Amino acid sequence: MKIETVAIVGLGALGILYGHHFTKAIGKDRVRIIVNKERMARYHEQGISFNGEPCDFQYVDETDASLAPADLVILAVKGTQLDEAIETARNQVGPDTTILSVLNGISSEEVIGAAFGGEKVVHCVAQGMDALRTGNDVKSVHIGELRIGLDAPEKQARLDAVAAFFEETGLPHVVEADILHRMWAKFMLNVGVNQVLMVKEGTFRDIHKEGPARELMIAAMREVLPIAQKEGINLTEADLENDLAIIDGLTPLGMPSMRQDGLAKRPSEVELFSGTILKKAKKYGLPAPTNQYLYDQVQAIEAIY
Ligand SMILES: NC(=O)C1=CN([C@@H]2O[C@H](COP(=O)(O)OP(=O)(O)OC[C@H]3O[C@@H](n4cnc5c(N)ncnc54)[C@H](OP(=O)(O)O)[C@@H]3O)[C@@H](O)[C@H]2O)C=CC1
Ligand SMILES: CC(C)(CO)C(=O)C(=O)O
Repeated sequence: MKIETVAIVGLGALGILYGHHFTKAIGKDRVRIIVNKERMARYHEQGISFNGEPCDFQYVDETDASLAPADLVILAVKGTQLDEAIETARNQVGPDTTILSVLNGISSEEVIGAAFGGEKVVHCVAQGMDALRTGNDVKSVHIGELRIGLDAPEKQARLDAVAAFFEETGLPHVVEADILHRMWAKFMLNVGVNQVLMVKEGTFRDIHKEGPARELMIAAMREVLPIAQKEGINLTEADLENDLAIIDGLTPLGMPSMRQDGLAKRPSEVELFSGTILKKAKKYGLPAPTNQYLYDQVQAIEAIY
């Protein structure tokens, strides 16, 4: 199950970061960027760069069925683009292909599993990076790390193969003993940071200092805890404190992906965050007024794009 070829769908902040990293590590023949014809033409014409360095990518047309499936597919699109990205990936996925999703939130693995088979999906969380995308250039000082792990023991060989590929390519990663707990902890962080900074139109500095924005963020995060417990995930105040320590380490003038969407007037991932919280809160009869407020605020912002 050795991973020789990787295919990436989604050439944004994270896709460029990983595509560039892998291409430099193992050469472009083993790294495919899967695109439609319009994107291929646009990327060739405009060029893509990482920290100002031009990227030399191998683009593969999504309709090209002549290549053998990739050993590893990485989905790196926004939540709003996942259904389309699954179709883009289709020719790259065979029975032995392993799939990773670097999407935020707790739902993309299930959606991908429904499309391709849950046995192919190794759970993954992207964290610690400070990728800032402006057009086709991504600036990043910290590459962060991919946290990977198993939701079912029978996928061990796939997990081992992904970890070995990351070793080969020098990509920082951690194999988690409890990946679902890790995903919920990151989800809680995004529910607070991403939504509040989109609504408050700020940078990480604005949630570092004590005040209404930080309080709003913590209130939104705290609403995740009882929902996680209902879902069988033992997320506690200690996890919230741990998230706050991570948040306090984020580069003050950086901003989350959702705020970058707001600035670029792109549809945000609000459904992955408060959208998910509100559905689950309703299911369990739990209150979530702060997430309702943030959801409404984001809807109002997006209504006037
Ligand atoms: N940015 C960050 O620092 C972090 C982001 N994340 C999460 O990672 C995920 C990706 O985020 P990010 O990289 O910021 O997203 P971006 O919006 O920067 O990039 C998404 C890219 O996917 C491309 N795309 C969309 N649909 C397709 C398709 N069908 N085929 C090929 N390409 C496609 C888009 O292309 P085009 O522009 O041409 O439409 C766009 O360039 C999100 O869920 C985000 O929350 C997680 C941790 C950190
Ligand atoms: C952790 C954080 C807030 C920054 O990397 C993120 O996940 C995002 O921007 O979506």
